[in-house]
Amino acid sequence: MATVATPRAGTRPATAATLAELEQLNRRLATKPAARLQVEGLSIGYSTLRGRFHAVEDISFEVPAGTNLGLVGESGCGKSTVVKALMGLQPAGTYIAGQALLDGQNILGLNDDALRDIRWKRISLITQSAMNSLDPVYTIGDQICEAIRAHERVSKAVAWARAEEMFALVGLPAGRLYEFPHQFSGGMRQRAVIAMALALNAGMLLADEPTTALDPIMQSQIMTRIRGIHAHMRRSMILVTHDIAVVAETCENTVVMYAGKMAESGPTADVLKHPLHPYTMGLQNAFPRLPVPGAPRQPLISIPGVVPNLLLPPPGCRFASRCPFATDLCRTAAPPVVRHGAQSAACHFTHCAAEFREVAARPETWRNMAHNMRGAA
Ligand SMILES: Nc1ncnc2c1ncn2[C@@H]1O[C@H](COP(=O)(O)OP(=O)(O)OP(=O)(O)O)[C@@H](O)[C@H]1O
Repeated sequence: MATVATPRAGTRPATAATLAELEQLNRRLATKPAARLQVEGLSIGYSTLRGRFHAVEDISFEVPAGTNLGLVGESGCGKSTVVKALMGLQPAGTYIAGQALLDGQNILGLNDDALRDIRWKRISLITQSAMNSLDPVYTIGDQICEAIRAHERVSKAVAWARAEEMFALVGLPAGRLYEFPHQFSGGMRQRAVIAMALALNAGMLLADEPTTALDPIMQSQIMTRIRGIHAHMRRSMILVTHDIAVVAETCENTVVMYAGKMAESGPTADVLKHPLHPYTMGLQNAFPRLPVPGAPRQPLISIPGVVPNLLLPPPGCRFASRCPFATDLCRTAAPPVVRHGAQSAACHFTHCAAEFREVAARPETWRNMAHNMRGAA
């Protein structure tokens, strides 16, 4: 780790030599291409005191270079588990199968040296809680410089100047690089982590619920900033969220996860306009949509029930106990993944999706489910 900087309010004046070197660094980083990621048959298992279970099972998707993929689903569906495995941050003893090809190189199961080599430079992460990514005993500026200098042979002055540019990009004053994480508000810390994740212009950005810990106004500001920066830098990104509206505005493609499995995937416009899986239909009702002028505001309806215990997953479709359309087949046989054009869904009844969509759009469909569940309990 770098030496601790002396906290001070202003910024260091950059010399002409530093600025020339910074320009070279910026040019080098700007030519880095966006990355392509192909995840194939990814399964991830945790060992716990109560036994081993699969938090993620047989997930496949692709992030074409320069595009954004939304990974959505309720809490506990396995989204963060996927992201952690891609960064090599899974706890010791985690079982991982399948592959994740970053520009053709499998990045699952890399040793520490190989991971250090790709983190920040080729793949970088914005976590749910900025505090987890920042070291409390070093200034933010030193931490960004350290990340830059681990991969680029530049002086501290040049790295600092690059950090100042990144701070400007996320709307933070350069003088605050001299401060420690605890001196920042939650929103500012999150911006600092975004600055750090962008510092080496990694081809692939993983944003794991980057705004969850923030208040709604700050959430919207940070998302707008991520979108703006991203469009400008043309990187690839996986955006993990449970907010389907954010995905609609940000991502070309979407993967909907439910209880560790892929429920539905495809181009975002198709998945959201014509969902094939009843879980996606239910998720849509649970989030506010952009208001349509003149149209009545749609009530928000949550999906009754909870995600099943993954230590003892149900034998058939994992969504069956919460699905208004479930049959005995759904409760006993795991659904096949069915393709409809560019879209696919793991449901026995994708051929009935148009009919389901109409029924699922009615609030009483889910209210009746909730009522029946209460009656059965
Ligand atoms: N280190 C761990 N050890 C054991 N189980 C874990 C571990 N991390 C996560 N899990 C479990 O794995 C499952 C998936 O969790 P994960 O955090 O990936 O879901 P998520 O969809 O990202 O949820 P959230 O939105 O709340 O972060 C959950 O049942 C969770 O309790």
